[in-house]
Amino acid sequence: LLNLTTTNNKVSENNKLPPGPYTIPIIGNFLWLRKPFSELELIIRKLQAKYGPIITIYIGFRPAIFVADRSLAHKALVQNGAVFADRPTPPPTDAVISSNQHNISSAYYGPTWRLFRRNLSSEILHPSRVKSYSHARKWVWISSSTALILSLNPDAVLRPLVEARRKVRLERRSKVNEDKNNDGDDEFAVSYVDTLLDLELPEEKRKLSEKEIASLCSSFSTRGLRRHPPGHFVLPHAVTEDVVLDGYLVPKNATLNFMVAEMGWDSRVWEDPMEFKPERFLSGDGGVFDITGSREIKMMPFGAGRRICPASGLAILHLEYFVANLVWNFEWKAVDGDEVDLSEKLEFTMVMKNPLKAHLSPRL
Ligand code: HEM
Repeated sequence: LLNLTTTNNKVSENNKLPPGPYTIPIIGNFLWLRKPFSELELIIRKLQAKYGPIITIYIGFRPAIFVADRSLAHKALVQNGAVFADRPTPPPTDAVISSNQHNISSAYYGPTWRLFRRNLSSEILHPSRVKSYSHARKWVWISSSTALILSLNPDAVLRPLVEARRKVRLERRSKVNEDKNNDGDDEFAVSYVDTLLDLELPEEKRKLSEKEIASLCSSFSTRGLRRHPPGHFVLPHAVTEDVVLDGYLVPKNATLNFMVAEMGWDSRVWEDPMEFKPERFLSGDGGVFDITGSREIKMMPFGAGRRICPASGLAILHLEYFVANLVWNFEWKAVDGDEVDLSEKLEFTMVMKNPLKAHLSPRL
């Protein structure tokens, strides 16, 4: 056994699983399996208030250990990364979803995982590749902003654009001496989406360059990921061998998870952790906040250590790109008497429980 918390490498027989409610595993199974995941999080929080930042409950037939403490997470995932980088064997019913553990996210920590990971990081998510997807980002932005405009006031906003488009097409037609009798009525059938996509607007009016957004919006998206991480847990981890963490036994057959949201809401790190203060992410030396937690975990929306999300760079770029474009292209005004409610609910990821209502007007 490895002892990760004391200088003594020998683990005594006294090392027990982290504390938790007394459960007979079989009964425990039935109770937990009936809980939705969001409810499970509340229960774990209550248990951690009672037992401390590392607890055990039984989900299925295995002990499930949950860690809410940032330094324990750093000790495990970063300082002892190789031991804590394994994944548990999924239940047989999940074999299809996990491709029998032949995919990057569920593969055991070993050569197969390493191959997948190297391939994804160097071939698909390499910064040079990410740059080359710029046309796709542009396309998605234009289509989604069009959808937004359509949901606003299609006639007032788009009728003039349709007219303008019609004029352009008619001019082109007359230039190439096409059928002069066609007065262009069919042009009104052109969809609004086509119209906006086709309009030859000056580039700078449509979007910000990728370079500009980096300096403009990074603090907004980092703040969002800290206060509202899309996932409140990482994917389940396992250890490659029995180890001791914080004096407690973490056995090889346990699943281990980390309370992502809790880590980012720690008032010992963040003053007024639930407040909106984007300036706190602009680090003193003018650099960017280290979201990977390699030196110290202050938040971990992408996890930390060897299994950290390999797409964190791409994800942040996209977040910043869309936030910046939304602000650049639309004027946002609060709806009178409607408070913005930041409560969350769990769908595939965390989403707003009560969707944002705002008055938008295109800046075009
Ligand atoms: C804001 C967006 C995203 C967030 C917050 C996020 C977060 C996470 C988290 C928390 C993990 C689990 C880390 C762990 O188990 O310790 C993870 C793993 C992973 N993510 Fe993401 N992710 C995002 C976007 C993406 C995207 C866009 C991709 C694909 C292009 C991606 C691919 C993966 C993969 C393949 C893994 C498994 C890595 C492994 O097991 O080695 N993620 N992500």
